[in-house]
Amino acid sequence: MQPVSNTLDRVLVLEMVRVTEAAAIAASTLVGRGDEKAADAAAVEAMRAALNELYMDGTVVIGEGERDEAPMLFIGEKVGLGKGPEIDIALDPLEGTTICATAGPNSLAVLAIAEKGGLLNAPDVYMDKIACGPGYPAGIIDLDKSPTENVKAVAKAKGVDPHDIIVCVLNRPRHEAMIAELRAVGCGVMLIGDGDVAGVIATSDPDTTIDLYMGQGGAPEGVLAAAALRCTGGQFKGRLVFRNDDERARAAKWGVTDLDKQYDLTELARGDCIFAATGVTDGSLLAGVKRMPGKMTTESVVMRASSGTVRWVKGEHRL
Ligand SMILES: O=P(O)(O)OC[C@H]1O[C@](O)(COP(=O)(O)O)[C@@H](O)[C@@H]1O
Ligand SMILES: [Mn+2]
Repeated sequence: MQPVSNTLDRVLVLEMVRVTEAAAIAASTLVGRGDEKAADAAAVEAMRAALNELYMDGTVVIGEGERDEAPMLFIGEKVGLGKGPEIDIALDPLEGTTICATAGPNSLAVLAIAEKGGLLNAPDVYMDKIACGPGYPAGIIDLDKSPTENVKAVAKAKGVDPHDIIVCVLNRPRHEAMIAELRAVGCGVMLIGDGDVAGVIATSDPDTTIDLYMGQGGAPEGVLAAAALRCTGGQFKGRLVFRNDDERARAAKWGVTDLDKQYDLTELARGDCIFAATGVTDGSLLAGVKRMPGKMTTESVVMRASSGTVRWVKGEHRL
């Protein structure tokens, strides 16, 4: 176990849940309304207001975009009361905007915090990701190995046939070849429309039956999911994917110099970190916000890397 950090101690773990709850509740009024932008804006505004009540000197390192393209929670924005511990924050107030707009599964309000410098300042590009849950030998998954090799390694360690392995993949044309290869190995491919933070975390939850997550998704979501897997004991590897010179230039701006690097969990989220999420819509990880006469209910999870504690928090909020 790693040493427990005093810095994060001073930012109450459960305060993080209030922040994700506030964002999820705000977005929930717009579930199924077909308006991604409005739902995202509501979540952003509520998350920012909740963060600004906390005793900390916080900096958004992964947020809604660069200062000139995002009015709130942009990268570099200072949040909190400006006093107290220096904290870096990665956030996605509404992870799965399309899911929320179409009332699909697994949209979340998410954040991760670490001591200053603890989170990779990932530019908003794609990331190649592979993840598995806890209990496997270190280094069992590797982006330099083929999907077939990774499935076979995990199947062997689990003591099952590759046919018994289930891999979660974002349903995108860019994954066609990988999906075909996985099906040729014989494993089950669970295709999701959006929401790879939940997809990656699902590997840590035996109830989902998902053994592996593979494929390209957002790099910011990769850092958030890595922070969660640091807490659950799962494994994750990520490599940034640059499609053009503009994206490569953006990487340099955030201090990323080795463009081909395969990042391990601890290079994406270093030291002690806390991950929190609240469900906006129902999903494998969390139930969504439910509105009923006189009250609302929320379901959240908050985890901490240094202790490996995972807390499930059910909230009842009177209207
Ligand atoms: O839709 P793309 O471009 O394939 O990007 C994949 C990314 O989009 C998501 O599905 C949803 O992202 P948003 O939160 O921006 O709506 C992520 O979970 C995933 O990492
Ligand atoms: Mn997102």
